[in-house]
Amino acid sequence: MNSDTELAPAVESILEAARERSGSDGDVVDVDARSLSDALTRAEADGRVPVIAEVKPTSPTADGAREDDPVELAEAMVEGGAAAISVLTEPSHFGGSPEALTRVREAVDVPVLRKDFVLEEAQMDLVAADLLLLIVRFVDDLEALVAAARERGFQPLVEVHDRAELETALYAGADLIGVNNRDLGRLEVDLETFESVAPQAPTDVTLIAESGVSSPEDVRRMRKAGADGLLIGSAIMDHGADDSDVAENTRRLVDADDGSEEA
Ligand SMILES: O=P(O)(O)OC[C@@H](O)[C@@H](O)c1c[nH]c2ccccc12
Repeated sequence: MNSDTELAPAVESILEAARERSGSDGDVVDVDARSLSDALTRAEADGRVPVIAEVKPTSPTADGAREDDPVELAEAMVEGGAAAISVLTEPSHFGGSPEALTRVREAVDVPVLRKDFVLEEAQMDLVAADLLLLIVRFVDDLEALVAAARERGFQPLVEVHDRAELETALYAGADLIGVNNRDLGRLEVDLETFESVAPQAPTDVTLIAESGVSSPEDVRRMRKAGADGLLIGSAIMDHGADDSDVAENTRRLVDADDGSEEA
């Protein structure tokens, strides 16, 4: 663990569960990954804000849970213009599963990120995905995990929350970095996090603004601060409203750059 500061109780409990989950006893996965960078470029080329839309049935900070089929959710997100999909595979706090990811990846043709708390190499082999999240704060040997992820064909998305963690990520050779606006100590969101960390990153790094983006205005704010892509879950899932239109929720954020919301 890389930080002495305290974690929110919910996060402690997530980590405890993650430590208990063993890896796969099966084979080492070997992925032929769909390129995120190509997907972001394609989105830009047709005037879509590059959004990684997240299938997140629930979370410790969500207002409720959605029971919808993950495949239907992911298809609606792609229909709404999402450049890529993120699928929570964490079972005990986010309602996710590796099976959901596999089914989503079969159903859509955009890159799919595995969103979980992967702490050790063997846990990577649970399920194939195009991208794999690694959270700087929670892992002991980031460099080894980045290498292990790449050996399997994953594109590692390395998550940071401050400048010191950004340095750690860069030192470990990360070229795809997510800045999480949510503070894992208090679980509060502050979009200034991305604004303060982004300028410290070299220009050849692909930067993703994660968490707390809820309106077209937030999208424009993160883009202005240098986000090459945005990872958005709650605003698209809209947990409080079961019948909320996920394709439409995605589209209003994907279309944010052309000012169409302003009217
Ligand atoms: O629902 P939001 O605020 O749009 O956030 C999405 C994503 O950034 C968030 O789910 C997340 C970011 N890093 C994580 C690590 C684990 C679990 C979840 C996350």
